[in-house]
Amino acid sequence: MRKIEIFDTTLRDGEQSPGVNLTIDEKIEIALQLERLGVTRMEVGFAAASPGEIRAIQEVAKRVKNTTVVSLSRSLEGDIDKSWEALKNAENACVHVFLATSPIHRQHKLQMTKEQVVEQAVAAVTYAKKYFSEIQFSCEDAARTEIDFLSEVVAAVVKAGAKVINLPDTVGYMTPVEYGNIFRQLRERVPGIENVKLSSHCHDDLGMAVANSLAAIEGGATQVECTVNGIGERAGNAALEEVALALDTRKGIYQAKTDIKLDEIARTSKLVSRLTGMFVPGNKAIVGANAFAHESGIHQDGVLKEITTYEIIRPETVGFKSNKLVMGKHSGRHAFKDKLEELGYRLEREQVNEAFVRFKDLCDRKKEVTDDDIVALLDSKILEMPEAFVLESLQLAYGNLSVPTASVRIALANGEMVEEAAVGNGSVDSIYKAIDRVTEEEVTLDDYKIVSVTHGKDALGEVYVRLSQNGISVQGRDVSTDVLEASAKAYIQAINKIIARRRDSSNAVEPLPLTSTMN
Ligand SMILES: CC(=O)SCCNC(=O)CCNC(=O)[C@H](O)C(C)(C)COP(=O)(O)OP(=O)(O)OC[C@H]1O[C@@H](n2cnc3c(N)ncnc32)[C@H](O)[C@@H]1OP(=O)(O)O
Ligand SMILES: CC(C)C(=O)C(=O)O
Repeated sequence: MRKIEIFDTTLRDGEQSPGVNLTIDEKIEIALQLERLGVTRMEVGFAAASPGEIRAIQEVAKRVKNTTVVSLSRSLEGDIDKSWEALKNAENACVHVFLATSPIHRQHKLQMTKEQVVEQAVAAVTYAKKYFSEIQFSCEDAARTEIDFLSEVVAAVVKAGAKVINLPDTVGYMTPVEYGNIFRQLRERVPGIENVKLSSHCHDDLGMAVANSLAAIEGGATQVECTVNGIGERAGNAALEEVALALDTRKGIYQAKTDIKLDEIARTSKLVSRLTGMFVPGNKAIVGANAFAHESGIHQDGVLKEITTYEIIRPETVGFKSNKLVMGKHSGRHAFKDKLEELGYRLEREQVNEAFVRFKDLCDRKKEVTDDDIVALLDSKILEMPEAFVLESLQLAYGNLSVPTASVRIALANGEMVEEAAVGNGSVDSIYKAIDRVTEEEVTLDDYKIVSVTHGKDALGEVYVRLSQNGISVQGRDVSTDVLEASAKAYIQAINKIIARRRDSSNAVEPLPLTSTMN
């Protein structure tokens, strides 16, 4: 079996999904889960993008021990210096240098000749050797590059010292046969290519990112770049979970395996979805809510008789757990702790006690508390920031013929209570106006999303908001059986984050340590 290395770029290309902007703590949380998942490399960001990005990479690099941490850099000395600043204390570091090679990019974007592209690529790899022993080079838009020129660039950067060559289908234009052939041709044409790793990076503009990644493996790639849930620029990247499961389920075809711990997939997917606000569609392969649901009579009859009639993967394989203990109002602390461990949380005693109080509070509002409810409760608690404002109470007067009016009572950090009321165009609008009066923060609401996390009349609703203020953009989220309460708390959480970010950037304060780790 060939070994295929998974290069995860959820925290870099995934974060390029419009509207996604992860805090340092959120990047750390995802990075630790990616390490548990078993990815070989994780690209945590683009160091030259901002000082905050450098700090995020540094903080991840401090904590991640068994996975190579990667920073992306243009073929510029300044970018490579910043990647080094971000990665110099990493246990295992890699710089990912890129330069576009296709005629469209050379002519219109870079305005460079072929000779200049080769020269700059070689200069960048040579410069990166000053700091890094592991250098990956990407020919951006490799898929639309003339094969002769692509071979020339690859030969030059391999000679200069690049250890991994990535050949992105930057705009998702390839068909599987075409993309696989690029790898075959380079293996035939470039001297010394057998000494480096070949890597794929596919975008999903035509819905072929996973098929193309698998074709690259057949063509000789031994590394696949991908993201959890397939998030990323435009239509996204190849979905990690789909690549991993295709290789596992069809081993006979691909004769290849990865180090991915398949039973960590469901949890990784949920975590990424929650922290990025990028919801997973119900019909999404492997991790969608319907991926293992059998709806119609003939199918149900089939699976009752023999599960393999309609199921090629068992949900447990990817970490969807069957409920063994029914959790509810009558559950005690032992059962709750046991459930937390089953769900993979390792919390201190005090944190278990605190979570238990929240769990009981939820039990008073919900007949049966599911695993998803518990994960949602914990994730929203774990990621809380220092709180400048805490919602104490919320009241709403609403009727279809009257103007909605909200009153809020909010605790300030010094313990003082402030009450305000406001009218608005709708319930949420009135709540947000009342909160604004208390916080006196001028923020713009860029996005508001609401989803049902669990099922039934008493399901939990999860609310995401994205707020911005003077170039700072943050997300807030909260989960409750009451969506208006969740809306208010998500909004206040985002305001608290803005305040923390503002303080963070003016004082360059160290990011808060996480209060817990998950298995
Ligand atoms: C295919 C991909 O996903 S590539 C990764 C995309 N990710 C990002 O862009 C990360 C976020 N980006 C940023 O924060 C900013 O773009 C920065 C800080 C990197 C650069 O900002 P600015 O200096 O203002 O430049 P801007 O983004 O407007 O333009 C890009 C410049 O880099 C040049 N460039 C693009 N790619 C490369 C490269 N690989 N190597 C060298 N130069 C490059 C462009 O030609 C352009 O140069 P010009 O200013 O001489 O015309
Ligand atoms: C920088 C490279 C790897 C990239 O993201 C792309 O080409 O899509």
